[in-house]
Amino acid sequence: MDRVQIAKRLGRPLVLVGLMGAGKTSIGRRVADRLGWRFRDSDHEVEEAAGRSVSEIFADFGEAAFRDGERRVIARLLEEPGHCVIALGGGAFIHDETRALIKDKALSVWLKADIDTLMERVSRRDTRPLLQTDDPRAVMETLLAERGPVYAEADIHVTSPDATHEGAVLAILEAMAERVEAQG
Ligand SMILES: Nc1ncnc2c1ncn2[C@@H]1O[C@H](COP(=O)(O)OP(=O)(O)OP(=O)(O)O)[C@@H](O)[C@H]1O
Ligand SMILES: O=C(O)C1=C[C@@H](O)[C@@H](O)[C@H](O)C1
Ligand SMILES: [Mg+2]
Repeated sequence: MDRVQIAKRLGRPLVLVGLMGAGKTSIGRRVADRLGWRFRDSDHEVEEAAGRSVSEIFADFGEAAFRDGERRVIARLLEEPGHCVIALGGGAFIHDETRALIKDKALSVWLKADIDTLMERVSRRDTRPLLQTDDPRAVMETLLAERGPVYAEADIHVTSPDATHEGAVLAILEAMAERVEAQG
């Protein structure tokens, strides 16, 4: 049986965590395609529920309101029946309740990349309200220092290389297959 067929027997949702630009959305979608699983993105689901973009939610209601919506949306996504890959917003795994829920119900993957790579990726779009400052790099460095130890609680750590999404996709599928084999 090939590695994808084995990975599909995981029996839990796969949840991607990590900083802005790590590739949670783009790699998560590709992993879901490969598995034939549903893909959900928590930022997108919060936007759908609010009828506003993430930037508008931050501007109109503040970050705390966004975090509250994010927590509720992720709890709902984890309850959806059927196989699923869920890409989280960059801050979602930092919430204690959300992280506890993910540890209980899902397999979590920390997508890692170095700061230069992240900055190059996030500079392509201005849709991330936390980075609308004079020094977005300093913000990212602070977030990495603060959040790194928490992201490290994820079950699997995968480096998301600069050149291609494919390396990260294959690394995730392989780690899933190894989990299934370890479960016996
Ligand atoms: N491994 C990779 N190789 C090349 N490009 C990548 C890789 N990972 C992500 N990218 C690109 O970087 C940009 C940001 O990626 P993406 O939106 O998936 O990140 P994210 O982790 O979902 O960020 P956010 O937390 O802000 O939602 C996209 O243009 C994506 O195509
Ligand atoms: O890292 C963060 O805190 C964020 C990341 C994005 O995915 C969005 O969820 C929002 O811009 C906040
Ligand atoms: Mg995303």
